[in-house]
Amino acid sequence: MSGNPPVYPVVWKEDHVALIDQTRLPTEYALVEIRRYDDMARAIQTMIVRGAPAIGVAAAYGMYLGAREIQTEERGEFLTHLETVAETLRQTRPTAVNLFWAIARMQTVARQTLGPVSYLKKVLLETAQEIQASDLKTCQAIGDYGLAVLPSTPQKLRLLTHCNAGALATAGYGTALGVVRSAWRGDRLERVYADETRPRLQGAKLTTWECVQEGIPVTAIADNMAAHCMKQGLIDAVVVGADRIAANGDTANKIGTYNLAIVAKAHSIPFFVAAPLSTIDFTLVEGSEIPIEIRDAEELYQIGSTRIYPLGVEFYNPAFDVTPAELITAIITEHGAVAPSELYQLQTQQVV
Ligand SMILES: CSC[C@@H](O)[C@@H](O)C(=O)COP(=O)(O)O
Repeated sequence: MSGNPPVYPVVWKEDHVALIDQTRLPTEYALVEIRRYDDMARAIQTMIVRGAPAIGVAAAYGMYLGAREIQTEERGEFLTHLETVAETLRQTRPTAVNLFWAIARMQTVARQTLGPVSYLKKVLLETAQEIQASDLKTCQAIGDYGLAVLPSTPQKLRLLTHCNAGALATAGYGTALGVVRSAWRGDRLERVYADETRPRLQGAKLTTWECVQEGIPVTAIADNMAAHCMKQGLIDAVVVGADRIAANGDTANKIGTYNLAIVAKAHSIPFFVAAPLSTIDFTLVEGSEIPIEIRDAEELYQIGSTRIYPLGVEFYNPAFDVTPAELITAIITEHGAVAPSELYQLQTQQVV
């Protein structure tokens, strides 16, 4: 294992939030200071911070920063202004439900806490910190449950992952990459294969960076190489994260996840989704109800500052797709791994 310190994408620093700028990795490791809620909203929208649980943590701090900016001692007026903050943060990214979950939790705490506005603000900061601390523990539990459910042979596994569901995408440790980490630390990992993940290349830029930080052997492949690698017998299991899971287990995750699930099924390779309960949206019956973010075409036609397409082409850039539950072997949560059809049993465990 390498001696690099753990990666925390969101850090509270006395009076501001420090974010690792994920748009600049791996070429540059830079921190961005966030002091105002509208800057936090921009950081989420522009993907300085990204990944469903990390977005939730960032939004929770965004709510506190917004609360801190409200200049009134009158409780009703404070709550009205806080709703404006919440709405601004809600408008940033539509698919990852952790964003809405964290904002709702902060609003509930604000509404239910008695006392002066100054005290409400203090409790909101503590709640954001609690959401963050609990996500870290959650990811470690997901990693451990994931390790227990991975195929028992071969002893050293080759795991394929998509996008970045690592420490950078959570409070730390990661969900899918948390399972990879636990397998590595438990001596059950030969290597991880990282899909590049077009168009934003989170696999290429972020997953490989995290693996190199920890000394985890990593092989990068372009997205269209997964079926070939499976056919060659190079992959023992697929582990991915999630942005929103419907009650029936249909799972929205980074665009390309659905392709991967289909090719895994075609090769009889187990396909695991690793996610905290905060990523499950029990209000949605099935995946067709999950809103899919459509992002700027520039992400597709430009690499860095270079346009790779001729002028005159039209683009379609959905950021997520939905993998049907029947293609998923198990969903690994902090309360254990369950078949998608058993997901409903975890409903009572969810903190709302
Ligand atoms: C633990 S993160 C799970 C998902 O959020 C992750 O797989 C993913 O799709 C991230 O998408 P992104 O668009 O980079 O925010």
